[in-house]
Amino acid sequence: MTKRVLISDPLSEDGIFPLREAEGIEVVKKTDLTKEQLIDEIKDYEALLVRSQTKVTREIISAAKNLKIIGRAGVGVDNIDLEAATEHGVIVVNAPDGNTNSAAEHTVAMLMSLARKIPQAYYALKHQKWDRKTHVGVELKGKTLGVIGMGRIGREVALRAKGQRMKVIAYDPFLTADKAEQLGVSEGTVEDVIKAADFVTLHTPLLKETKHLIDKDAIAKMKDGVQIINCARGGIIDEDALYDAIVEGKVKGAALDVFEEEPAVEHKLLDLPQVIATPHLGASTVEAQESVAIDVSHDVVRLLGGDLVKNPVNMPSVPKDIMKKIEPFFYLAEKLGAFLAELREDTIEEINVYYSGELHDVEVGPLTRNAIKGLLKDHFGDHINDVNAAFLAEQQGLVINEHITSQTDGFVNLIKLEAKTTAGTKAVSGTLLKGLGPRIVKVEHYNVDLIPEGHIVFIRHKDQPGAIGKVGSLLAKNNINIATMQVGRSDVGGDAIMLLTIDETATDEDLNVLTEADDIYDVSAIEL
Ligand SMILES: NC(=O)c1ccc[n+]([C@@H]2O[C@H](COP(=O)([O-])OP(=O)(O)OC[C@H]3O[C@@H](n4cnc5c(N)ncnc54)[C@H](O)[C@@H]3O)[C@@H](O)[C@H]2O)c1
Ligand SMILES: O=C(O)CC[C@@H](O)C(=O)O
Repeated sequence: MTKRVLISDPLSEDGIFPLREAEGIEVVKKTDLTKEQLIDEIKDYEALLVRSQTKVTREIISAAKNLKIIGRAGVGVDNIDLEAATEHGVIVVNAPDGNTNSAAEHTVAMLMSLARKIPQAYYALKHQKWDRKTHVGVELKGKTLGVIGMGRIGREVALRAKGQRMKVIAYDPFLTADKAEQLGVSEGTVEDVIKAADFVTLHTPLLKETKHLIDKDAIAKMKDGVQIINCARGGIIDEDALYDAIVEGKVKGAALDVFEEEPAVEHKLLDLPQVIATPHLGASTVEAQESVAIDVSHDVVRLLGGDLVKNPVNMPSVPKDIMKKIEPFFYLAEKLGAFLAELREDTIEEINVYYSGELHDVEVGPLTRNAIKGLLKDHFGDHINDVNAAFLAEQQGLVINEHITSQTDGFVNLIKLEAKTTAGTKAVSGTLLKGLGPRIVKVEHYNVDLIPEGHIVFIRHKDQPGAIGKVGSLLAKNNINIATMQVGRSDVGGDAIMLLTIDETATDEDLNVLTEADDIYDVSAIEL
């Protein structure tokens, strides 16, 4: 069936060729939809591609019944409600590298324009004013640039500033002294940076911690005559505080590419001659737009084709080599979850997942998510997927613990899934046999060897002669054919289990016939 992709912001046509070329994908571009129109439109699409204009709100995500993926052609995902996307099982991907160079070059262009007042001089001259006095600038050489946020763009800006023979001091929670030395910059706290800088440039995401990072107090600590550049996100600077500081003369100038509210056409900061500005153009180059559109398009094609995405934002990404190692276990983990869901007798409070053997040194998060998906599938149906499994489990109050153990029970790899309920603990273990596929090898304390698929009947009974024959003949009464049978017991003559696979789904009525026998305690049907 054709899958539909809606592009709701202007994206490079050259960059979306992976979508245009993909089989079974239809691309629709509608870049002037109102919020209400988008809410109405989105229900027919599997994918939505945006830049920064479209605000992908909870309301839009809730209306998007078929949506699987939101692609952000750029870095910042602050225009997408990530929590709502995760809850609805919609994966969000971005294009983290494609516009780094353009954004860094734009920042440097802003820095140089600010230092030499080029936009103001240009504006005056365009208005027939040959004014050489007002537009005297300062050199960058020998000045200190303070960089807050030394990620992809911050680092590129720092390197370029060194090319202008500036000194660079930077802060980033992940910037170590060694790394700073390698990059040829000094490092310090936010306070050290803003106190030392002649120019401060911001390159963090907009987060709770960075909202109004540059406020009245921070500005008060800066040098008199400091100049500030923001090509990251509007909310990082408290715009009222910046306005006051410029009017008071504390801040000599500011270069802004981004604003708290965009579009920002009637903004008081734009009335100040000390402020130069661009309308969020950091990533607006032919190269960057093509590159980010290619990156997100590839991820959309991957996801809609059932493959793993490269740049997920709302779930951890796993390196390719590790993914190759763990992917074959996804099916087993999900089936163990589904089996355990049938085994439990009460509400699950805690899940413990034990990994051992070959799985002792890999990233097991994706396996746990698959196990939870299987476990909660009955409850949530198709709504549960890899993206929202952990979230939905948490919402149900489930505590999930992962353990890496050395207990392999003699298998090369082993996953044991254990559910703690008020009625006790139940567990099921499985392995992946080379060349043979997945097997359930233990149910509670009984050793078994079961291919985890198809229609299964789980029977608890007393171990005694004739039990197997009795089950066979009772089921035959309802025309139920047994394909395979597994038995397990604790002691001779004690409690035992039977795991039958049958050719077709059996109803409760069909199986009730088994409970006629005194020595059969419990029967349940498990669909895997
Ligand atoms: N103007 C534009 O058109 C444009 C274009 C691209 C990116 N951006 C924006 O630029 C910013 C940086 O993008 P990037 O690609 O370099 O992202 P990045 O993730 O590579 O780097 C962000 C850095 O900020 C650091 N950081 C997080 N919290 C911090 C804090 N409290 N203090 C200091 N540092 C902190 C992180 O550790 C990280 O190193 C983002 O806000 C992005 O949305 C804007
Ligand atoms: O889409 C754009 O042009 C802006 C992109 C930029 O803000 C980003 O965060 O990548």
